[in-house]
Amino acid sequence: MRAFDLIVIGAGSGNSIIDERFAHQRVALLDNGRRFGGTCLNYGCIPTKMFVLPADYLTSPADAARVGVHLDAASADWAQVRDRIFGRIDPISDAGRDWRAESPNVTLFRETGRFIGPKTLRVGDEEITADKIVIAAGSRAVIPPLPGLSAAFEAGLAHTSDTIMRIGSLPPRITILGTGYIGSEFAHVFSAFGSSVTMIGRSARVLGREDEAIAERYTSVLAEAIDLRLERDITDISVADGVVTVTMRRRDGSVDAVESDLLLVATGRTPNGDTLDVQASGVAMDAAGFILVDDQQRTSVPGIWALGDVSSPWMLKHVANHEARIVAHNLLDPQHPARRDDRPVPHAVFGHPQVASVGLTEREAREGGLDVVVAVQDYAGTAYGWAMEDRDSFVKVVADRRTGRLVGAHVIGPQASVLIQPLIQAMSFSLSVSEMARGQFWIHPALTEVVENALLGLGLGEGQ
Ligand SMILES: Cc1cc2nc3c(=O)[nH]c(=O)nc-3n(C[C@H](O)[C@H](O)[C@H](O)COP(=O)(O)OP(=O)(O)OC[C@H]3O[C@@H](n4cnc5c(N)ncnc54)[C@H](O)[C@@H]3O)c2cc1C
Ligand SMILES: NC(=O)c1ccc[n+]([C@@H]2O[C@H](COP(=O)([O-])OP(=O)(O)OC[C@H]3O[C@@H](n4cnc5c(N)ncnc54)[C@H](O)[C@@H]3O)[C@@H](O)[C@H]2O)c1
Repeated sequence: MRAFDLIVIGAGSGNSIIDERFAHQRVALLDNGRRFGGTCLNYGCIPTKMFVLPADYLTSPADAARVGVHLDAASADWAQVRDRIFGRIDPISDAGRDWRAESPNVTLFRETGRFIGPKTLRVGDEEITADKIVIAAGSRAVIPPLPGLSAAFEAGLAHTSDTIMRIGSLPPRITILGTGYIGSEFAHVFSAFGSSVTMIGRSARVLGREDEAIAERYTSVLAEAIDLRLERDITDISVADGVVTVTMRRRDGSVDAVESDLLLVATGRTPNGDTLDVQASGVAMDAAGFILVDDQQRTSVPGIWALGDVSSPWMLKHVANHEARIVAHNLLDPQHPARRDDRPVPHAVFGHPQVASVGLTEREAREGGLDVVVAVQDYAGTAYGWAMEDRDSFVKVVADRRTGRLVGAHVIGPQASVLIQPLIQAMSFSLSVSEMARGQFWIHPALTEVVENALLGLGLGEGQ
């Protein structure tokens, strides 16, 4: 049995904990990922957005045509773009691994750790122990038990987000299962690069957890770009001669099918606590498999903390990073613990168009019993929106009439992930709508005027 001061399981956000403040501690860092550095760097946020940017360029001729500019039909070579992306990311991952392996106080285990007792893990042939343990083991793609899906994986014709970005060539036809974040971002990437994309979903709208107005608009815009098959249950997946056929049933009982060259399974992610035999440590999990933590990121076992996707249903990198900072502080200074606060958690979906959101949807606010006031401002109603000849984009703000403060904000359209930031700031620092709208200059005629006008549209007191 090897003893350490600290064991960190997972080298995604967990890796960032071990900085110079831990130089005097003997640390074991466990990571079983094929590539070092976790999901965001290798399989998630970063490479996906590096594919989204070329996809945005590829769709720009259509935007330019609306304002009378005729760009040549855009094209991109999948293999070249892929190699550039991973030619940049893989060396960062390798350098991070090598640096860790050489850190004098850190022992790096590139293997799976499993609990065999309260503070003891088996890693390969070794048993290791420490008084302090951090579980930062992330999440994995869910593969639903659909008939024929495993055979499609075995034939190399089905992928998850872990492998789809490294495929050898662009599939002429791709079918995406799932209408959430991952499905939406890859629908944009593959259709922009030139694949014929079919997306299959059970519900009536794509991005169904967004505010209804946003999900509805996103669905109608996406339906112009791809073959969207909603309100379908998949009944069978079959493979023959390199072609994968998905058969599905509509709500009225009728059946349809689609053939393609590749399947992308984007049907959600599940936390990895179960694969760690977390039960042997006594750490409690909820019914969905998330490790339960308090606002100091402490699990039910003293001395064991958890952070990121393994314990947070948000499953977002900015949340995991925030939690990692809290855990690092609490490991070093438990007498003065840092706590997670209740700041609103934003997210953005980098599809086409972009979507960004923070706080409550209109429905959630009304169902929560708030006296709600809502404003919707089309980009097309502002000077920059005229310049863009925009048709589809808008900002929707939801405020509590009693407090005069925002409770939610939702944006669909170009730069949504950027435009939302002042609204996140207003909510995080409890700025009132009127202070926010009239307490600062908004640059004219910048696109941010769409945010200003949305706030003014709430009619909660304008000032000068
Ligand atoms: C395709 C995709 C796109 C995404 N895009 C965004 C985005 O744009 N913005 C955003 O905010 N979020 C995005 N996310 C989510 C984001 O990637 C995650 O929220 C974040 O990476 C979680 O970090 P983590 O540290 O909790 O887990 P991870 O980074 O997954 O790290 C966990 C590590 O633990 C290792 N591990 C697991 N079990 C064991 C074990 N038993 N022993 C040893 N090691 C183990 C794993 O191999 C992994 O390396 C995306 C996710 C995906 C899949
Ligand atoms: N831009 C971002 O921040 C970003 C991007 C990608 C991923 N992520 C993170 O990764 C997580 C996972 O993304 P995701 O898109 O896989 O999940 P998701 O939860 O957003 O969407 C899953 C989709 O799969 C469908 N689905 C689930 N089970 C199914 C089944 N058996 N058959 C058919 N459809 C089924 C759901 O109805 C839903 O449409 C996200 O929740 C998010 O936290 C974030």
